[in-house]
Amino acid sequence: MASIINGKEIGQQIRQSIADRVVKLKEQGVTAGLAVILVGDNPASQTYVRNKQKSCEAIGIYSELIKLPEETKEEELLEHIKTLNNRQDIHGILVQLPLPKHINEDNVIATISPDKDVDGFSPISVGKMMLGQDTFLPCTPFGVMKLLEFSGVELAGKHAVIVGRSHIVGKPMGQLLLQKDATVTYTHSKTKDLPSFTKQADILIAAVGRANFITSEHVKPDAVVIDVGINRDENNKLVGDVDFTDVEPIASHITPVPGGVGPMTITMLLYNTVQSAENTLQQDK
Ligand SMILES: Nc1nc(=O)c2c([nH]1)NC[C@@H]1CN(c3ccc(C(=O)N[C@@H](CCC(=O)O)C(=O)O)cc3)C=[N+]21
Repeated sequence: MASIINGKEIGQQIRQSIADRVVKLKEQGVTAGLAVILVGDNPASQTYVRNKQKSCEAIGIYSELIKLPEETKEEELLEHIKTLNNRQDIHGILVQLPLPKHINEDNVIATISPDKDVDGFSPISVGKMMLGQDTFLPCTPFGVMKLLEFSGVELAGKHAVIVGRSHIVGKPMGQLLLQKDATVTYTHSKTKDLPSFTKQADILIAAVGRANFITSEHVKPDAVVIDVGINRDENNKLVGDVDFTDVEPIASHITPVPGGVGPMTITMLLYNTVQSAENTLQQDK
């Protein structure tokens, strides 16, 4: 029987301390502000964006939604970002991904000022993260690190195996674990005999994007299993990359979906936004 890592509860605790920082900022005349740009009307994106706005409101962060039509030209999107880069009342800028196919995501992300890149996706942010410098960390891997910390999971000398190598989850996840002295193995869709690797994991990070892909056959007894997946099953139910019912009995710790990593992603977005607002006060000194 695994201990269930409750991301909703841990996220709530962290949000409480973020809310305290929002109050302190207000006392100094600063209202932390986040701008979210949504291009097109992908229903999943609309749900995420609504959740982000509600979460901002709940802790006193100003949030502004910029909704642009699907056919928006890349240049026009870049102009919106440049305007936001220059606005004093906006401390964080998030461009909801994925973008329509005619827009180059790399150009868009590179246009966001690194000072406001609360997603931690820009080349500057990624480079600083790789070098262990102070920067905004990408919200999902950052949230996973907080879950591990709050759950008392030790990382030094442990073998962390990551399944998936996306720019926004897998790759940075490995870096952050490495910085905490874990031994890190990356696996991906071209990996041969995946279970031979995942079976060695003390900490297994599933970020593949395939429903119930990781089963007990992939998992060493007493491993810590972190499920970053968000998929819909055949009944349109939200499920992770891990077959929870199968894996839970043999794991030492496991995150559920929903209620695991997802709420932490939004929590760390709020965290980064407040950090960005605090940074502006430092610069004024
Ligand atoms: N620029 C950008 N930054 C992102 O951070 C970003 C993005 N684009 N595009 C889409 C993905 C997805 N994402 C999620 C955040 C929270 C939940 C979340 O809170 N999930 C809840 C369940 C929500 C539900 O029930 O639908 C949970 O797991 O408990 C899920 C998914 C952020 N993303």
